[in-house]
Amino acid sequence: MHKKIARWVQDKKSGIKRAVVTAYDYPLARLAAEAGVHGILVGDSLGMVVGGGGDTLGVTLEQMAYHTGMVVRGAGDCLVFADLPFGSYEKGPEQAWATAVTLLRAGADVVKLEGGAEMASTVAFCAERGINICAHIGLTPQRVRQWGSFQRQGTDADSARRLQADAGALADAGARFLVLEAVPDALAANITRDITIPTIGIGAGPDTDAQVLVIHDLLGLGTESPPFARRYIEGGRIVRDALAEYVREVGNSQFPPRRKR
Ligand SMILES: Nc1nc(=O)c2c([nH]1)NC[C@@H]1CN(c3ccc(C(=O)N[C@@H](CCC(=O)O)C(=O)O)cc3)CN21
Ligand SMILES: CC(C)C(=O)C(=O)O
Ligand SMILES: [Mg+2]
Repeated sequence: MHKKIARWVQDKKSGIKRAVVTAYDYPLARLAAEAGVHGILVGDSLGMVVGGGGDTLGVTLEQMAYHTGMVVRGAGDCLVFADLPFGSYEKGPEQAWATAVTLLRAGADVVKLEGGAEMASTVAFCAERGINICAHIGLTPQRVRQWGSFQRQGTDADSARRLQADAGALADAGARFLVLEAVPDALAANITRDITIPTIGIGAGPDTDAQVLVIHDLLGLGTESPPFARRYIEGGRIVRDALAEYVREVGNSQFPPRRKR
């Protein structure tokens, strides 16, 4: 096993929490690595927080590969996860494998795909052929057209049981990690206890092995953030104030300074 992944498993056993952020380019990946973040996810949330789209469905494999390359160059010792985008893997194991290869060639350590037990054969196919897979269940944004909006999952007993079974099937198939998105805290805690692979939660409470946040939410750069996100700085205000000051200084000739020669 990859030394970095073995460390994640060891930390799960010891109860040491790990922090993941999304990033989509070199400068923010570098800052995350310098700050001691453990993992960076090149998420298909790219299409929303960078691209301004209303969902993630428009993101292409070429875009994911391009941004994965940028992130990898800044990621230092972070484990780099990259999302398989909508439409690039769902047909079956061979399509998923070819897509995963593209992102591994771009430098990703792990590729992430959305879906439950129905993806287990795809996970097994890729895992048996040398690809580290992170599965992703709960609120899987690539299925938003079936739901009509981003809705929490696993909130009734039936769907909670289904998610618990999905988690087991994906772990048994050889997934190395499991993202749990927007599910009840208790469900995420139960799944985290039941499986040996590290869980990475977002909107899933404090009891997953790791947390992931979209970096634009964390930095206060997002326009719309989910209810569970925490803004650690008001980045939008800081950036807007700086830009407004620049406009002012150009307007009154304070910038640039006059040079002698
Ligand atoms: N900026 C950003 N941050 C994210 O974390 C993120 C995205 N974008 N885009 C893709 C998905 C969508 N995400 C979401 C969005 C909303 C909820 C949510 O909990 N919504 C409310 C209202 C939705 C409803 O009507 O059910 C909820 O209480 O369920 C959860 C995750 C997480 N992801
Ligand atoms: C929110 C995380 C889990 C994600 O899939 C993304 O950023 O695309
Ligand atoms: Mg995603």
